[in-house]
Amino acid sequence: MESKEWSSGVWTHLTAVRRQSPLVQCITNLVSMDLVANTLLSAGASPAMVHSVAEVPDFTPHIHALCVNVGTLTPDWLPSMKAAAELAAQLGKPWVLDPAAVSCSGFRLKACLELVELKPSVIKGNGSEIIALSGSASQCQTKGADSSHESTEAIEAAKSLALSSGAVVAVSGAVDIVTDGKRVIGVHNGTKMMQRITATGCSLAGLVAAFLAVDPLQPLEATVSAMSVFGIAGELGEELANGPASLRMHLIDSLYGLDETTVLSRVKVTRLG
Ligand SMILES: Nc1ncnc2c1ncn2[C@@H]1O[C@H](COP(=O)(O)OP(=O)(O)OP(=O)(O)O)[C@@H](O)[C@H]1O
Ligand SMILES: Cc1ncsc1CCO
Ligand SMILES: [Mg+2]
Repeated sequence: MESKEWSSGVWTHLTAVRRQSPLVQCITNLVSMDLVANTLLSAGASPAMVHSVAEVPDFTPHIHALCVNVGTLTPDWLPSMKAAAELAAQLGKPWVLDPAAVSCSGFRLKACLELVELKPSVIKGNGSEIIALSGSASQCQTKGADSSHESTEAIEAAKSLALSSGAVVAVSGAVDIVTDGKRVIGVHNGTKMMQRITATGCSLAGLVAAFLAVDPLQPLEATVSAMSVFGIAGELGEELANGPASLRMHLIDSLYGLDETTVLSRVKVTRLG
């Protein structure tokens, strides 16, 4: 299946998000809250940054998907993440784990491994994060939020993490990789300057949650669609931008304005394995 076959699925997913406006609970890092929420709103979804453990029992049963991102993790946030993830999984609601900067401490790695046990539908990280989380730690040099690996270097780690966790694993980068452990799909949309805006990866994880909400039984296809849509918005945004700050604005505008012709002509998806 090549780009042409994927592109109608991408458009179908985006229109479903716009029509259904899924409620996405985001327990995300402090850096990313604004961009994650604005990305979801411009795609047509409804974000809610509800992160207190006291609110999980009342709120999480009403959501359509959850996104958990450990980018600014502290010990007092972990119980909310676990409680929301556990309840979402129990209620059959899709949830996404973004193991942001997972290798910066033993505390964070242990927390992420415990979250993986709670059955995320999708794990989305950059190359270094997926390599670290999969246990291929000897290959991993990064300590921060940015990747020191190409996404393609993480393909084997992503496949092994997908097989051991049961999640679809997505690796963002120049080529976004999506795998269920058997199929490996490459999404070739996006632009290098997106790396120069903090929290684009976190926003992508939030967008994946929204797309899962409208197609929970096809997590690989929904993830590919979200990654392609976000990449296309970045490409269109860059045509109007002078640098990262204006790209941030134009990316949001472009995501909001995406039309069928543009999506169908711009989706670049290939099977890599
Ligand atoms: N070299 C590149 N070429 C094209 N697109 C890219 C490139 N690098 C990253 N992207 C795109 O930028 C977005 C963010 O990916 P990235 O891997 O930088 O996330 P991240 O490291 O998790 O970011 P953050 O932690 O700041 O949220 C994705 O949509 C990805 O496709
Ligand atoms: C810069 C940064 N530090 C922790 S999380 C985050 C946002 C990108 O992941
Ligand atoms: Mg990230």
